[in-house]
Amino acid sequence: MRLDVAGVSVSLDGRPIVHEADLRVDDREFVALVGPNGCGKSTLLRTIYRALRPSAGLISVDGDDVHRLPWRESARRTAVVAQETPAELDFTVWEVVLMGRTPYGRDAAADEERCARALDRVGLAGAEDRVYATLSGGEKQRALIARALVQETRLLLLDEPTSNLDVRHQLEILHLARELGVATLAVLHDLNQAAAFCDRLYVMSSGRIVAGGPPGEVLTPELISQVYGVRAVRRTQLVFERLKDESEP
Ligand SMILES: Nc1ncnc2c1ncn2[C@@H]1O[C@H](COP(=O)(O)OP(=O)(O)OP(=O)(O)O)[C@@H](O)[C@H]1O
Repeated sequence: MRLDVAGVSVSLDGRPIVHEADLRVDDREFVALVGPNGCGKSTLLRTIYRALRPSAGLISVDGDDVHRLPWRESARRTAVVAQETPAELDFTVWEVVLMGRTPYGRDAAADEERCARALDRVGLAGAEDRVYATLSGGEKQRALIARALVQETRLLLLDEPTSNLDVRHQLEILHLARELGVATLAVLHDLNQAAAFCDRLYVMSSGRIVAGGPPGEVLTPELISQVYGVRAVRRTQLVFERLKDESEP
């Protein structure tokens, strides 16, 4: 699996938002997309998952232009955990997860097993019959990841998967995403977290990708000050690590 974004520009209501973006995600890589509010991260991600069309450039998954693939085929290749959308609100957790099987033919028994396994994996076993709207922010995020899991794609797009989560749930979601072992492109806000979890990251500023590479090379104090307008100082600080569950190996 490989995602290639080449020279992609996007305009919204006639206003250019993303300018000639280039990025790639290789098989099994976890890549972060960071940058200040309003720089165009979500717009670029939405273009990759076909909610928007580029005004120029090409986005390909495994060499095929995603905007030319039949919808069903692109849904078999790419799963998305976007920020919460009202579409899911009236459904139970089970129904939301089952939506992940839409691109495939129905096989009730196998789908049931897949959904149960996915819910178990995200720690939501037993919550099947709950109404999605009544879940906490972290539980909703997990349900959406379970839906992405049953979609069985090799590319996962995450738009601020940790927003609104407390520090423990942030770590759990990021660990979970990493452990899936599928190619992942995640819009993240916390630079320390991005640095800790990703193999590579891209930095966006005013609609352009201004840097890309391993976090240790990219996140220099100079770049952070240029892009975010703050001084970055390396200090010893509290580092949060997930506590292992007794049941985990
Ligand atoms: N429908 C729209 N029409 C015109 N401009 C829009 C539209 N939607 C978003 N924008 C603008 O596009 C720019 C980029 O927005 P986008 O949501 O992609 O940024 P972002 O980097 O994801 O921001 P954040 O970190 O705040 O989520 C912003 O200036 C936003 O106001």
